[in-house]
Formats: sequence, C-alpha cells, structure tokens
Amino acid sequence: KRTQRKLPPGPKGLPIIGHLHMLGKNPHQDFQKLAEKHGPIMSMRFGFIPNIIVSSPDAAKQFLKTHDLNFASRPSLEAAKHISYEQRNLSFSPYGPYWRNMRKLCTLELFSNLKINTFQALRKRELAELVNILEQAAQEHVAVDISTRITSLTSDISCQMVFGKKFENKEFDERGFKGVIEEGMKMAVAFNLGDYFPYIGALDLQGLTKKMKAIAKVWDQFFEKILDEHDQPKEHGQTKDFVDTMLGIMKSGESEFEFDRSHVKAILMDVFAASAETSSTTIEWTLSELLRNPRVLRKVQKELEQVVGLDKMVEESDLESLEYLNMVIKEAMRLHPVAPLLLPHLSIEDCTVDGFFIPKNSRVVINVWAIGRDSKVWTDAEKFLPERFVGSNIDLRGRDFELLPFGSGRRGCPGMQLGLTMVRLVVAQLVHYFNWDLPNGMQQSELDMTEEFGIVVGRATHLIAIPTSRFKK
Ligand code: HEM
Repeated sequence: KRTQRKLPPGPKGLPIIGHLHMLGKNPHQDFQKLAEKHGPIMSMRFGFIPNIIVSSPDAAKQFLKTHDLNFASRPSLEAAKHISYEQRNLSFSPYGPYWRNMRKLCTLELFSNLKINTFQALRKRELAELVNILEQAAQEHVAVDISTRITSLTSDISCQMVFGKKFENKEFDERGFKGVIEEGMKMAVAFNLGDYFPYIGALDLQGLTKKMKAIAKVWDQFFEKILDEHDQPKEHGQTKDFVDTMLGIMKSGESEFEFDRSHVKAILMDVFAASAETSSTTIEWTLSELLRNPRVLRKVQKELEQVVGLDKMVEESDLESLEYLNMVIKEAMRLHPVAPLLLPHLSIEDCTVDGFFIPKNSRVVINVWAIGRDSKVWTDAEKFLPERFVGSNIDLRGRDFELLPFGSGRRGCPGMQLGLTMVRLVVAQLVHYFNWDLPNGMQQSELDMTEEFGIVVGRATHLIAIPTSRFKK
C-alpha cells in the first residue's frame, strides 16, 4: 500500500547504496545541483535510510511550520549515541517529554537575556585582550591569523561561560584540550556505515565506535573533574557559570523529569559544542566578506563612528542601533550559513506534504544554503549586498523561510540571541578599531572563499590580514 503512494521525485539510485555515491566533499552544493533538476522536495536514499531534501522557502515552511511537530525529532546517529550520552543532549535528543522539558529548562536558565547579560563583562574583557594583541600587530605592521585568533576568543569565552574557566592546552591528555575536541568533532562528522546500514552498525567494521567510546571516556573524566570542582562553595558575588546552574537544579530535585549527572554532562557538552564554533565561523565569514567588499566595510565604519563615536569601544548596548552592521551580518549568514543543512530532522509519523508521501522515520534535510543562494528568491543572489535588507522585514528569527541560518520552529536554535550578540560585538569591535589589508598585496577579489564541510561549514583556508589602528592611543 505504501509503495502506491507518491514519493517526492529524485535521482535514480543504485541497489543497496542508493544515492550515497552522489555525495562529494560538499553535500550542500551537491544537493543544490540535484534539486535544480528534481525539485524543492526531493527523495534520496542513503543506504537503507530514506532522506527528503528540502530546497525552497515554501517547502521549508511546510516542514518547519505547517508540519513542524511531525518533523521535530532527530535520527539516532552513531556519534550522537556514543559521544552525546545516549542522546541526552538537546541537539540530538529525539522528540518527546525529555527533550521538551530539557529545552524549556535550558531556554529559561541558560539562554535567557538575563543569563546572557551576566556574561557581558566576560565578553568585554576577552575582546579587549584581543584588541590589545591586534594593536601590537598593527604597530609592528605584521599579518594576523584572524581565524585562529577568533577561534580562541570564542572558545575562551564559551569555556568560561559554561565551565567557569579557560582551559590550557595541557589539559586532558597528551593530545591537549584542542586536540581532543578536534578529534571528537572529526569523529562526529566521519562517514559512519552504521548511520546508513543500521543492521551492520553493531559490527563496527570501520572501528569508529571503538574510537568514539574511547574519546567519550576522556571527555567524561574531564566533566567529572569539573563537576567535582563545582561542588566547592563559590565565593560571594561570583557569576554562576552553566555548570553551577545545572548542578543547582539537579541537586534541588525540583525538575519534574529524570535529571542526573549524565544529563548535566550531556547538556554542557552540547552547549559548548553548539556555541563556540558557530559564532567564530560566522565572524570569520563576515570579516571575509568585509575584506572583499571595502565599500561595505567603510559604510560599517562610518555607522560605528556615528553611533559609538571615535576613540570609544563598542558596547553591547550599541548593538541594536547599528542597523547597517545588522544587515551586513544577515547578508553574511545568507551566503554562509554555518550549518547549511541545519541538523537532520526526523519524521515521527507518515505524512503528506505538498501532495507527496513522506514515510515515517525519513531524515529531512533543509538546505538553507541553497535557499539563501536561490536566484528565484534573491536578486543577484551570489553578490554580497547588505542593502537588499533596507526596508525589508526579513529577520533571522526563522519567521522568514528565505533566511534560516538558525533554523525555525520547535528545533530552531535556542542560543540565537547569545550567538548574535557575540557575532555583532566582535565584528563591530574589530572593524571599529582597525582598518584591514590583505597580506602580500593580495587583491580583494583574490581572497579564497572556498568552503570546508564539517560539523560547521567554515573557510577552507585561514583568514589572514594586516591590521592598522584607526584611533590614536
Ligand atoms: C552564530 C551562532 C549560531 C548559529 C548560526 C546557530 C545555528 C543553529 C542551527 C542551524 C541549529 C539547528 C536548527 C535545526 O535543526 O532546525 C541550531 C541548534 C541548536 N543550537 Fe545553535 N547556533 C548558533 C549559536 C548557538 C549558541 C551560542 C548556543 C548555545 C549557547 C546554541 C545552541 C543550540 C542548541 C542547543 C541547538 C539544538 C536545538 C534542538 O535540537 O532542540 N547555538 N543552532
């Protein structure tokens, strides 16, 4: 009976592997090309798993708004099981009472404006430190690896916000803090046979499960140590980091759902992973576009001079008034969404969308990268033109399905406000204090904008530039 129903169109697949052979290094780009031929709701099969690829604003609205509840679950990916405490985290928890309760709790306790504001001084301090380093480079007229600097800035801020302190590279084991995190990230995106052929997952033919379990053990020991340290009483007036908040709730026993140390650890890992790289990658892309578009950069600097004033540091209270900067960031996120396929959604029941049958347990992939670059939706779609948002109501909250860098609906990003605060503040500060030149006489048009697919999609090469101070000390 099922097979008589009309599935969305899609390319012809091969026996057993389905369409796996059609995916290259950048699946979001491959999906875009295929959707041009097969349509905005496309059916593909990866191994034994049915996938629905969504590539237009109207179609995205159907999945994320009209039928949001039915597509609000997540698949049980091997990495989520082995390194995310059996999916007790928010990002990969299946839809159900645990996810609903935990999401409500985190939204209230970790992602609220009140909580975000308690870390304002931390952000200011860390950013001022970076500005000092850049001042030094400006005086010596040397090139700076902006990518590395921004990554350590957001990682340091996230570490202190979540765990209460920065981590030295000697932490963890001989691989160091950065090394262990990178290894975990690599494993999380590695092609895992078990995700496409569930029955052979248990055989661990690639040896990935073993490696993931080993890294999860290292992480777990690290978290246990942090949780133990947080059992010591805090000095009066010290800001409560996320570990304090979560442990406080756990110990109070007031939560109406199961909430033990494993849940606390899963959420901490999730929030750390979700916050640091997403913000740094968005900042890198925005600065890259500004370096390629000096006209836009000068206009942002002019606005900053007017709103903030020369010789003054940008404050978080200035951010809402920086209208042009906010258009620049929207435009950078349209062209460079760091999660171009969002996180995978999973259908809970059989459903009909736009006349097509979508079977239960289909993975739904929303290609926001393709939507952001669709010439049917955007004029001069490939160009970086922040002015396109003048007089437009399109914002980043997921109400406008042509621009979805944070997703939309029940599974949309709960950390959007925090992420945007970081991105706006860092970009504003770095272009307010400094003019930037590309190294070795490189022309703007020569700046490499190649993408590298991973847990987030960042630049394939580091962004390097030479700062010059705009203010006299
Ligand atoms: C520029 C920064 C950020 C971007 C672009 C971003 C983007 C996204 C996207 C696209 C999703 C998936 C939405 C979906 O599947 O429909 C997501 C989910 C999520 N984000 Fe963010 N994010 C950012 C910052 C943050 C921050 C700072 C936090 C937390 C401190 C955070 C926490 C989360 C969590 C917990 C989820 C999973 C939600 C769920 O499945 O219920 N994000 N984010």
